[in-house]
Amino acid sequence: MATATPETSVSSILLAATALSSIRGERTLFADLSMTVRAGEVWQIEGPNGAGKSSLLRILTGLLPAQAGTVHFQGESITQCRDEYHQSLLFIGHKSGVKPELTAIENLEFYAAVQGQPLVEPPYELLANVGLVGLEDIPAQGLSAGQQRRIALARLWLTQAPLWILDEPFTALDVAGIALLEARFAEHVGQGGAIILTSHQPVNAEKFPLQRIALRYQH
Ligand SMILES: Nc1ncnc2c1ncn2[C@@H]1O[C@H](COP(=O)(O)OP(=O)(O)OP(=O)(O)O)[C@@H](O)[C@H]1O
Repeated sequence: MATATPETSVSSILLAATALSSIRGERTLFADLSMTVRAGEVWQIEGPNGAGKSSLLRILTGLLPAQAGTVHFQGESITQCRDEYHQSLLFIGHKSGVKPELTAIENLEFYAAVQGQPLVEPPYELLANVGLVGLEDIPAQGLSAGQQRRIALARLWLTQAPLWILDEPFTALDVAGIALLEARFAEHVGQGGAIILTSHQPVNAEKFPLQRIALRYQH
């Protein structure tokens, strides 16, 4: 139903989804959906509430099976290279994944431990990247929704993964937070990474190439 492939890019293909279909309950969310994501690109999945954006992201991560179609990472089926794929992927879902009882610093240490990588940058500097100076040692449950989102997004400064899949990363962020994130996106794709995201807000495409796929709500 939605197919979009850039015609002229010669960059390497990171992710290729082919003829994906998803049915949840009685409803077909999408059918015959294909997309080819190359290094240096940002893809925005658009559509109204319930159209299937999060479902599509979860299929692309391998967390949700599709009814039909395939997803390949660097030429290999993600079902065949699951571990390698997940090491090359940063997925931040709709819920921020922030542990409420841990401080911002402890949350970062937790992320680093889960990724199996020590914190290379001092955690206070990482949190300064996301504007959390002075809030580093407060349990996350004492912070605002936007501040908690910033803790989750600090992972974008921690990770070495080339492919980022981000569900509504701009949610709860203020204008400065959005600008910060867009600058980080530009840096990542400028270094050969790629990003697939959902957003109900328009994404500022001045700093990076932006591809769009629109899902329609199907009854
Ligand atoms: N865990 C689930 N089990 C069964 N059906 C689900 C589940 N999650 C979502 N769905 C169904 O899939 C549809 C699409 O949900 P999805 O979260 O992918 O939409 P979305 O486009 O991301 O919506 P939003 O903009 O509100 O985040 C929903 O309307 C719902 O019917």
